[in-house]
Amino acid sequence: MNVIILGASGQVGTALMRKFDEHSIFFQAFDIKPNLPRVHRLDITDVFALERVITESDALFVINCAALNDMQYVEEHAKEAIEVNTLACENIAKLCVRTDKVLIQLSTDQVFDGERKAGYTERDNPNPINHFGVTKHKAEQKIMQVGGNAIILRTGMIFSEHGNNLLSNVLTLAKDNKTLYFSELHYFNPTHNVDCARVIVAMLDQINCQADVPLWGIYHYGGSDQTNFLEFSKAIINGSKKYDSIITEQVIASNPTVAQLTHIKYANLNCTKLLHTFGIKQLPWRRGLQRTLNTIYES
Ligand SMILES: NC(=O)C1=CN([C@@H]2O[C@H](COP(=O)(O)OP(=O)(O)OC[C@H]3O[C@@H](n4cnc5c(N)ncnc54)[C@H](OP(=O)(O)O)[C@@H]3O)[C@@H](O)[C@H]2O)C=CC1
Ligand SMILES: Cc1cn([C@H]2C[C@H](O)[C@@H](COP(=O)(O)OP(=O)(O)O[C@H]3O[C@@H](C)C(=O)[C@@H](O)[C@H]3O)O2)c(=O)[nH]c1=O
Repeated sequence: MNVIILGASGQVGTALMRKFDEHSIFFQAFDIKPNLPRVHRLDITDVFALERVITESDALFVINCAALNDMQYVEEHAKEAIEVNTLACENIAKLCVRTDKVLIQLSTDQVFDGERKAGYTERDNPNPINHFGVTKHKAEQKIMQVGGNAIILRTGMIFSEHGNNLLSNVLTLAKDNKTLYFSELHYFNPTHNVDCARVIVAMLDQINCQADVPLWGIYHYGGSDQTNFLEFSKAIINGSKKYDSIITEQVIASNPTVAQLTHIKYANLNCTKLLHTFGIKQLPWRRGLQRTLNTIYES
C-alpha cells in the first residue's frame, strides 16, 4: 500500500505517519510547514504543486488532513478559509478521480447546528452555524459532486500531545494556576489523534481488500463516550495532578450562550455506520487522554 498524507505535520497527520511506520505502509507526507522529518512542503491551495504531487505519485490513497482549524481565525479570515478548507479539497477530489486514487477527507461535527441531543448520524442534514462548519460542509458537498472513490470521515475535538488543542489550552491555563471556566452545556466526543489514525488505517486496510464493495460516502467517528467541556477539562486536570502539584483545582462551570462560543451545543456523533460497515468500534477517550498526559509529562 502507498499513501499520500496532506497536512502531515498536524495532529492526525503525525499519528498517521507513526501508524504507517508500525504497519510498514509506505507514505509520502506533505504540509505547508514541513517541520518534521520526511514531511515535504506543499500548500494545498497551490494548484500546480498539488497537481504535480498527486499526478506524479503512484499512491492508491490520498488522506487530506490539511485544514485551517482555528475556529476564531476562520471566522475572521473567511476567504482564506474557503480556499484551504473548501476549494483545495475540491481540487484534491478532482485530481484523485483523474488519477484513480481513493480520497479520505477529514471533516467535522461542526457541519451540524448542534440542536440534536441524541447524536448526529450520517443521514442527518448538516446546517452549520459557524464559518468553520460552513467551509467544511461546502468541501463535503464539492467532493460528493465530483464523485469518485471518496470517504468523508467526520470527527470531533481531536486532542494530542502537540499542537494547539483544547487539552494544551487547558494545561497552559491550569499551570498558571488560573481559574478555568468551562461550559457544562456543550457536548462532544473527544477524539485522541492516535485513535483517529487507528480508524483511518483500519478503513484503508479494508478498502484495499474489498475493492468491489461500495464503501464510499460519509462516516462518523469520535471517542466514546460523549462529554461536555467542564467534564473534559476536569479529567485533564485530574489526570495531571500526579505529575504537577501546582496545577489549579479551580474548574468552574460557566454556561455561556451558544453565541458566546464558536462551538455548537450538541456535537455528539453517532458512529454506528462505521461499526456496521467496517466493524470499527469506538474506543474510550479517557484512555487516550491519560496516555497523552503521560507522554507530555514524561518526555
Ligand atoms: N482538531 C480538531 O479538533 C478537529 C479536526 N478535524 C479535521 O481533521 C483534520 C485534521 O485535523 P488536525 O490534525 O487536528 O489539524 P491540525 O491543525 O493539527 O493539522 C492541519 C495541518 O494542515 C496544515 N495546513 C494548513 N493550511 C495548509 C495548506 N494550505 N496546505 C497544506 N497544509 C496546510 C496546518 O498547518 P498550520 O498549523 O500552519 O495551519 C497543519 O499542520 C482536519 O481536516 C480538521 O478539519 C475534525 C474535527 C475536529
Ligand atoms: C480555553 C477555554 C475554552 N473554552 C471553550 C471555547 C471553545 O469554544 C471551546 C473549545 O476550545 P478550543 O478552541 O480549544 O476548541 P475548538 O476550536 O472549539 O475545537 C473545535 O475544533 C474544530 C477544528 C473542530 O472540528 C471541532 O470539532 C472542535 O474540536 O472551549 C472555554 O469555555 N473556556 C476556556 O477556558
